[in-house]
Amino acid sequence: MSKKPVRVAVTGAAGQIGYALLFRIASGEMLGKDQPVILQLLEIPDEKAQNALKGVIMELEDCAFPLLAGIEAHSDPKTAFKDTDYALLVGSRPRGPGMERSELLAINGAIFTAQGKALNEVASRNVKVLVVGNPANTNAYIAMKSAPDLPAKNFTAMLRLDHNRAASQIAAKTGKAVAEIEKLAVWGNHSPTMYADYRFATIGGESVKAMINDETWNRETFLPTVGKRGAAIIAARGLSSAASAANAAIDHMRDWALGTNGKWVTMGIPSNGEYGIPKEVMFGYPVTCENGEYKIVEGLEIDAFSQECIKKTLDELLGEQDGVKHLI
Ligand SMILES: NC(=O)C1=CN([C@@H]2O[C@H](COP(=O)(O)OP(=O)(O)OC[C@H]3O[C@@H](n4cnc5c(N)ncnc54)[C@H](O)[C@@H]3O)[C@@H](O)[C@H]2O)C=CC1
Ligand SMILES: O=C([O-])CC(=O)C(=O)O
Repeated sequence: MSKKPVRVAVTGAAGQIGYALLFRIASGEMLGKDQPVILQLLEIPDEKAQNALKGVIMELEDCAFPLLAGIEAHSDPKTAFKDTDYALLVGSRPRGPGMERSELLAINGAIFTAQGKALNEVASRNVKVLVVGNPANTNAYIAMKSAPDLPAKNFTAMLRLDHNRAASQIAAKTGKAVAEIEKLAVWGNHSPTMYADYRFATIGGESVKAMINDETWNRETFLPTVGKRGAAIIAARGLSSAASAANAAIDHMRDWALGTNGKWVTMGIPSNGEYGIPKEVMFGYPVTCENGEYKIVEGLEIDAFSQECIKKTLDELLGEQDGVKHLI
């Protein structure tokens, strides 16, 4: 018997990431090849944006995806999020050359107050929310704080792009396949302060740290390359990363919904005090997922260098949180 369709809301649906994301959701890459979906698409109430959204919908229709059970266009989050089971909050301004993501808070922060409130009012009580719009961690924090009737654990931020970037750099350095890498972690903020940590990582059961055996490469090449990859892409393309961001969003939601079979992935999630991170800080942690729930990998040893890196990214997040008090 075929499954009942689930509702997937996507904001910023006519933007660059939206264009790289929607067709993959509709084809079953996110929630499984047996799971029909209804897309509830949100764009700003602006003629140009709504027209662009119409065009995207025409293309979705023209794909005749067997799993696409319905498509809706919205300009109000209160209708877009009605009964939604999944919400991918992408819609917001991307940064341009020379900007830091945190500079977007003043422009984008308020979007997430309104959208958090709307989710609180009308979404499924089990909605799984992923914030992609930058600065993703603090926007997810704003949305979570604006939705007091929904469980805080339903709100997450996207660190998966950093995770995938780190895996790709390690694969290139070791000459091994990316699929063989296990137990990689990225801690903290989706910003250059994030701490990609391969101390526990293995390839074919062997330690990646021992295989690379080059602490200078870790500190002077690997961490800055992963941390500044978004800026490097903006410098090269003139636009911020879109296909890789959409891919990371698919990975994040798929793993959360369908499980990771024990494999570690990175998600930005509200802390419950794990690893000394204050409660509610939206922090990148290594997690495993099972039965629609994520679980932090606990008990990892944090050495002095890691502690320093985690403190730096935490301090930045606390500063961002402090700066958005007025929005909550
Ligand atoms: N967390 C991550 O790893 C990544 C995050 N991003 C962020 O994702 C966001 C979107 O990026 P792009 O798709 O490239 O931008 P874009 O400018 O191509 O598209 C954004 C779309 O969002 C719409 N929008 C703006 N405000 C909205 C609102 N209140 N409700 C609904 N829609 C709204 C705009 O009309 C536009 O169509 C940016 O903030 C970018 O920085 C980008 C890459 C990676
Ligand atoms: O760097 C940006 O502004 C877009 C982004 O978040 C990324 O590519 O990681």
